[in-house]
Amino acid sequence: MSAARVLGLMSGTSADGIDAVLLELPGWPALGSGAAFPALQGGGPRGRVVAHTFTPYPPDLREAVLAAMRSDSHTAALTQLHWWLGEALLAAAAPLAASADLIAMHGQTVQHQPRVDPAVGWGRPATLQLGEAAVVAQGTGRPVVANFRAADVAAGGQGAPLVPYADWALLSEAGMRRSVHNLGGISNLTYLPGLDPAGVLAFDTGPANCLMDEAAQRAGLTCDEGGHLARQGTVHQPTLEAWLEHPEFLRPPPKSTGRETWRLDRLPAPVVLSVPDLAATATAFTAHSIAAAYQRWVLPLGLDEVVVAGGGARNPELMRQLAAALDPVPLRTFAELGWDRAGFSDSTREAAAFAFLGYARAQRWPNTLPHTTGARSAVLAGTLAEDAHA
Ligand SMILES: Nc1ncnc2c1ncn2[C@@H]1O[C@H](COP(=O)(O)OP(=O)(O)OP(=O)(O)O)[C@@H](O)[C@H]1O
Ligand SMILES: CC(=O)N[C@H]1[C@@H]2OC[C@@H](O2)[C@@H](O)[C@@H]1O[C@H](C)C(=O)O
Repeated sequence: MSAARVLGLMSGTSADGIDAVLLELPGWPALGSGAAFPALQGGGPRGRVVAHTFTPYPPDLREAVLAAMRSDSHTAALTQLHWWLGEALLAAAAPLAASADLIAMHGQTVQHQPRVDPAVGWGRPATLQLGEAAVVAQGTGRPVVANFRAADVAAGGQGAPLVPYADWALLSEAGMRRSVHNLGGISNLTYLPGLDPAGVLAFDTGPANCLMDEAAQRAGLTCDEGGHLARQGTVHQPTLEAWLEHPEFLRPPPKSTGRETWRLDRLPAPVVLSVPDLAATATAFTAHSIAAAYQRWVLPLGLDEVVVAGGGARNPELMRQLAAALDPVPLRTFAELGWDRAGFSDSTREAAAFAFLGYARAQRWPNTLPHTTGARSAVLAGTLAEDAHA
């Protein structure tokens, strides 16, 4: 029996487009075999990314997603967006779907409201990922797993982060205390203290690129490419200190957060800053808040290294500040660990993780770590959409 091949589709909070990866799982039980989750041994990656594409959202689709994130959409527009994203996901999946046994799609998060907060109108924990799975199932003829976060929220969890289950299954290593850190729109980490899933700690630390992106947008740019804007500016210390007082940082894990929380208009603004100074302050804030999360929650457990993924790993200024703030714990890239030889890179890791979550769901293995999401128990995350012939 050849190894399972799963197509993972990920569109993150930066809302820039869709990563599609084909994950091959040699050594894992065949799909539908009814086998139990096998005992893990050695180190990862326990899978191979054999193809990767990135399909940017066209500008009008991206603007519609950002409007939904800002709560600027009415229901007619949201309905259109749900099906429009389904078509975009199908277009991203189509070239690789014929080689896949199964498709796993995250969809596009437009709102993430992980806890009760009457001040912002959150009466209950809730989260919403858009993109109609039936469009992808009908268009490709492949079974599709989607809507991954709902079962965990219904079980009392935050529905996030979910990638840590896949990080543990694919990347954990016996005898190595490692953190896999994602710098996307939001910053999140998975602490893997060896092979024991009970020891995994995972949470969102706060903003990664989202505030830097907002600063860059004020200069007409999509992001602070290479950290150039931040290097031209000066950190405004009173603003930095005010931002670091945010109550979110003191909340203990399990915790998740979203772009709704990390917006410049929701942070104190003691003075009006120039764009370069704003970029410099946002970059320093990101690095300091991440380092503080490590100091509070991770370093006491013992940490050998941090491996960085996500678009922020391509911002040398952020990486320089982060390395300095985490010193003496070394900051490494996927390439430095040789993980790129299995196709794991900062741009494939999350789509590969959702491919594995979909594979585990299809195997009917509970595929969440409830101590990382706050749920009462592990759940079967993801619902299955199939076409009549699948
Ligand atoms: N060369 C670069 N220089 C600076 N920043 C970059 C560069 N390349 C990417 N980025 C940043 O990375 C962001 C995209 O990162 P990524 O694709 O990992 O986010 P995401 O997956 O959408 O978010 P999340 O993981 O929070 O869901 C961009 O918005 C940009 O800010
Ligand atoms: C609700 C949602 O989409 N959350 C994302 C987001 O992006 C990073 C962080 O916030 C994390 O909680 C999560 O993503 C990853 C993929 C996760 O669930 O593990």
